[in-house]
Amino acid sequence: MARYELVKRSVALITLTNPPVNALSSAVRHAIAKSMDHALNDPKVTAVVICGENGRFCGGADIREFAGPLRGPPLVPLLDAIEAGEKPVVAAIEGVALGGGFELALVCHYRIAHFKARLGLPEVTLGILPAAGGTQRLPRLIGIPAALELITTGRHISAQEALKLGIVDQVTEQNACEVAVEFALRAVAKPLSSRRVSMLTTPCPPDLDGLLEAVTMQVKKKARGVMAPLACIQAVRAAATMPYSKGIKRESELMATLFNSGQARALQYCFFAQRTAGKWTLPSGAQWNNSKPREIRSAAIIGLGTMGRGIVVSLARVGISVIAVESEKKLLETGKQMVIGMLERDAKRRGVSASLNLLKFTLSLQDLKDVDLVIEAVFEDMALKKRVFQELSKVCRPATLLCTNTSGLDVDALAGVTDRPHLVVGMHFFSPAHVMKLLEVVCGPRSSSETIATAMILGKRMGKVSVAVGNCPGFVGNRMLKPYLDQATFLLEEGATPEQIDKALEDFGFAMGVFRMSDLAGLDVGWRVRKESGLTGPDVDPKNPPRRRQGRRYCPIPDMVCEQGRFGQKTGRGWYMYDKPGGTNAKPDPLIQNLLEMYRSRYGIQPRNISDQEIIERCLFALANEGFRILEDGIAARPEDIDVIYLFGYGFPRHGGGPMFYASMVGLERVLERLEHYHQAHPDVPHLEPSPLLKKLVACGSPPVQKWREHIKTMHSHL
Ligand SMILES: CC/C=C/CC(=O)SCCNC(=O)CCNC(=O)[C@H](O)C(C)(C)COP(=O)(O)OP(=O)(O)OC[C@H]1O[C@@H](n2cnc3c(N)ncnc32)[C@H](O)[C@@H]1OP(=O)(O)O
Repeated sequence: MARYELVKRSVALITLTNPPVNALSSAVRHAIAKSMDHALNDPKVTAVVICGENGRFCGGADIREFAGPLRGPPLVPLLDAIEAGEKPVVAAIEGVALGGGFELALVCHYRIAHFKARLGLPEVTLGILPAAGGTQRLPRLIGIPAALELITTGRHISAQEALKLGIVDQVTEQNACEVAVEFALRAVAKPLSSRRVSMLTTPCPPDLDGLLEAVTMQVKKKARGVMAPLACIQAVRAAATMPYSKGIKRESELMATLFNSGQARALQYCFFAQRTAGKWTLPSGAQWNNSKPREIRSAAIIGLGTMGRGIVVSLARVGISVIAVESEKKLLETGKQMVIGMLERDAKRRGVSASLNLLKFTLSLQDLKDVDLVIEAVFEDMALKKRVFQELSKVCRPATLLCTNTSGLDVDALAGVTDRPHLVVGMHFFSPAHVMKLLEVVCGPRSSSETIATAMILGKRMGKVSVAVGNCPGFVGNRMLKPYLDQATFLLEEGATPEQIDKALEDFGFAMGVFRMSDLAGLDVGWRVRKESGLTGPDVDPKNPPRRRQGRRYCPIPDMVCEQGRFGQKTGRGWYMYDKPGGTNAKPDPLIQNLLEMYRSRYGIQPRNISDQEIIERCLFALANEGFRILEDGIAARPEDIDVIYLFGYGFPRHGGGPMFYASMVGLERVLERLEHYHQAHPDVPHLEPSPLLKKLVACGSPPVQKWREHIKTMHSHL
């Protein structure tokens, strides 16, 4: 867990050896304590260098150990002892120094960083704070404003920024460990007292209270309801106002309030869920680590609408040549100008040059004959998509992968019109595609493992979080959205307003409430889908009761809103009103209020006061209930995948963990009881009827989310 060697006759070299990130597990802490003891007591040793194996200094505490009781030496006294030692200790930082790893570096008397290293205190993203002295030492070293920013955001910084801030003493392009050993030899004769960061006086800004107040406001606005950043601010205040010995106690008290909180559990679950999601597996045994992806050097995008443009940018900025196809000259020219603008702005922001030379724009599908992969992003119309896929089959070389960006249509039906169904897969991007991190990779029953592997890896290369899902209407994300949206509109009928529902969801932590989100996405999209599926429009039988469709409750209010030409932000009117078409500042609209009142009086609905609790329960439990059905149907392989989809695609708050983790945190028994209650009150809403899997899990004693898979007996996995 740590290797001890004597180098250059007098330098003790301690190498952390806990792959893959040299996390500070109990065994590693134990090994460091033993090695330091040895080094400090061996008269031959005049200085110490600490580094990590395989070019990684240390990724921090072992997060997996947080779930169990503390074993091994606690970190704070161990780190204090390193700092207090009488021999100079130098940290050789390669790769990463994060969390406890950064705190370990802070107790070393000198820090040498490789120029590619990244440093940071990301604890706040895990719902905790840097509790091994990080909140007390960093402000002493770099001052309150800079330390506050790093600790409350968890941002990673480059070695160069760390040098500018005064965190590291030297940045090198050579082997950091070798440089550190030479540095340590030179440091032997120098006094250490000024190098002990805990002994420094924190440089304090003149208006400390004003600064802390301003940061508190910022944090509350950005991360509504999240506890950890606020605790971080309090800990930093202690660094400014207390001696180290008292500040470290305050840090520990604050950590105790966070450590076992639901938010910390949720955020740590998200960390692992995100990493688990990439590890897809098929019933055939093919999986992420035994399926070879194809190398993709060139791609084509069909359709330069909002989605197509975002996909072109996502591909070009990672060095893939892209041919973009449109059907009309004017659309092609508009799309081209927009893509170029987007790429130029993106490149400027990242300080690189725009890869415009990788782009080609054409009106002819014939130009696609040599590309490695095509992503179709035309209008959401099955007949049109089928025509495109038939044409691609004729034009593209037999090995070209054919992908569709459909948000919910049958991927296998598209595969069926091609000459290569095994090379067809869904790549469902989220809008705007160059910003949103989620990619649903939709595996049709005939998609080969090589095709799935290629789409998953391509997503990762574009910086996306790729999740493999099965093929069914709406896949995972949009299938679950339906019951969620339905509940929101039923609540409108019963007496709520769009702003009340949005506020409840935003207070819960959603980036946007359901109505603001719908206004942003465009209300006409769903209206078209409802018309096509016969739920509204001229095809509906006039004898059909207005608030029932296909044997279940139906809310026609969204159709009425669209009939007035209110399509959301783009038309300046939707569930809210905006200053102008394309405006983003949502204001409650009295016309919507009137519409709701007229609607309720027309159907004799007596509006009632609806509590925020009911809004949250009905929207979120209906959402999770559909998630349970998706697991039963084998459309998602595990609850973590569903949660990752909702975290990265639908703005579910990370500190809630995602809909499935949230259900487990509330307690499955409680979710079942509330769903039964609401279903009894609304028997014509099948989505409120508890799913068999939820009942089964409750009957099995509500196991933790990581164990649900053991209880899912999927007859026909779609993955
Ligand atoms: C009282 C003391 C309190 C201390 C507080 C802390 O130190 S909390 C921990 C703070 N550290 C972090 O938050 C860092 C978390 N890790 C990362 O950000 C990244 O993993 C990385 C270090 C930047 C490396 O990224 P990369 O993309 O190269 O690899 P992965 O993210 O895929 O990780 C590889 C596997 O390693 C596991 N892992 C990573 N960090 C930790 C950790 N700190 N503890 C436990 N396990 C960790 C990760 O889960 C991957 O494992 P898989 O089995 O492959 O999923």
